[in-house]
Parts: sequence; C-alpha cells; structure tokens
Amino acid sequence: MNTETSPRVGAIVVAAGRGTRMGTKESKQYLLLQNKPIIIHTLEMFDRHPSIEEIVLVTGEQDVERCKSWIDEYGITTKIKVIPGGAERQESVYLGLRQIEGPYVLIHDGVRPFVTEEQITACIEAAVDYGASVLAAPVKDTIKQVDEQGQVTATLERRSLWAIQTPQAFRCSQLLDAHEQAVRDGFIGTDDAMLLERLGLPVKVVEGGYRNIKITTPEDLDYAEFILRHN
Ligand SMILES: Nc1ccn([C@@H]2O[C@H](COP(=O)(O)OP(=O)(O)OP(=O)(O)O)[C@@H](O)[C@H]2O)c(=O)n1
Ligand SMILES: C[C@](O)(CO)[C@H](O)COP(=O)(O)O
Repeated sequence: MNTETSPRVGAIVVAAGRGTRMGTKESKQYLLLQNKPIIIHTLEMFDRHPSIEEIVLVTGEQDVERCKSWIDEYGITTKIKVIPGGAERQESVYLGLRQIEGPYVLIHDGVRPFVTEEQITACIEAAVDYGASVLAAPVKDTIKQVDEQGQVTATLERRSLWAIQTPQAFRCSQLLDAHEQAVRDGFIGTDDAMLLERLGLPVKVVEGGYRNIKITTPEDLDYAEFILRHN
C-alpha cells in the first residue's frame, strides 16, 4: 500500500471480554504466549503497520493501568488511548469509535494475534473501494442446520459460506451511524459488519487465512504456541 496516498486509518482493538469459554482466572487476552501477553502480540501487528495512525485499546476498567504499563514496557510507539469497555463486545466497539478521528477505522479482536500486515492492508484497500470489508476464510466443514431436538433440518451450500474474522474495516462515520441505529433498535450483533448489513449497506469479503484464529478455548492456546514456533 502506498502510504502517501492511503487514507488516515485508526484501529480499535477490543479486549474488554472476560474469556468465559477459556475458563482461566486471568482473562485470556493477558495470558502469555512466548512470555508476552496475547494483547501485546496483537497490538504489535497494528503498531508495525505503516497506515495505522492511531490505536484505541478497549479493556476492562480494572485493566487500563496494567495495559498502559505493558504498552510502555514493550515499546508500542503508535499514538494509543486505553479506555474501559462495556458489557457486550458491540458496546466496547462503540465506546472506542467515539475516540477515533477517522476517516477509516479497523475493528480487531484483541485475541486474534496472528493477523498479518498484508491482511490489514487488504482490508483497508477493500474498505476504500467498497465502503466496508471483513477478513474471512471459506469454511472447510460441511455445515448443517440442526433443530432443538438435534435433528438435521438442512445442509447449507458450502460454496457460499465463509467464517468471518477480524479485522473489519469501515468508514468511521458510516460505522458510527450503524452503531447508533443498532442502539435505537435494541439490536446486538456478533460482529460490526452485521450492523451495516441490516441497513442494506455493502460489505466486501477479503480472503484471509486459517491461522488468524480467535483464541477462545484452551486448545486454541496450544495451536497459538505452534503458530508462533513455526513463524
Ligand atoms: N464486553 C466485551 C466482550 C468482548 N470483547 C472482546 O471481543 C473480542 C472477541 O470476543 P470473545 O472471543 O467472545 O471474547 P470474550 O467475550 O472475552 O469470550 P467469552 O465469550 O468466552 O467470554 C475479545 O477480544 C474480547 O475481549 C470486548 O471488548 N468487550
Ligand atoms: C467478530 C468475530 O471475531 C468474528 O468472528 C466474532 O463474531 C466475535 O464473536 P464472539 O462470539 O463474541 O466470539
């Protein structure tokens, strides 16, 4: 990406979750991978990217100060704010959005430390061209719909199914409007693109890879160590 012609881009890294599916006492984003907190691995990817001009890190209220200390300790140099998040991921993103200057913003899960520079660039370029973009990978399994009794009701057409990841890139003003509309409608989505989709706005899928995992359950930690060792 030509940084002289690229737009100003801010990144919101959300890390205010409790990690209940991980089941550890320490929130998963602060667990260590090769002796470094996961959240720092993630922040480093955005810190290194030439188009990212500011970062907002959204954490639990009780974690703001230790995150600021780690940011100093690990030498993150991009302009960065650390703010407390909300009860839902969507609220954490919304609080972050209110701090971003724009015109473009990337939303990223703090527990996806393996995003690459090329993937971040591809998401930014697609957002500039199409308005919004999401990183994703084609699903590898056969996906079936199952009812409450555990009976299969349908097998979905796999060619049209993608597992959606982050980063997701947007025009700041458009994402802010979509969040405010969702609040008015009492709508909560599991990602940010959903908030545009429900308004009929286009979202472009950018093909990423299978390594950009969201660290969610204990076995993901073993795979994360494996990825780091083989990078
Ligand atoms: N109120 C919340 C909930 C989630 N997140 C962040 O959103 C990302 C993706 O969410 P997920 O993996 O579901 O994290 P948790 O909510 O922490 O996990 P769990 O659902 O197992 O509790 C994580 O980086 C998480 O910290 C957030 O910033 N604010
Ligand atoms: C945004 C996301 O990472 C895309 O895969 C995901 O939807 C977060 O959802 P979760 O259910 O809170 O993990």
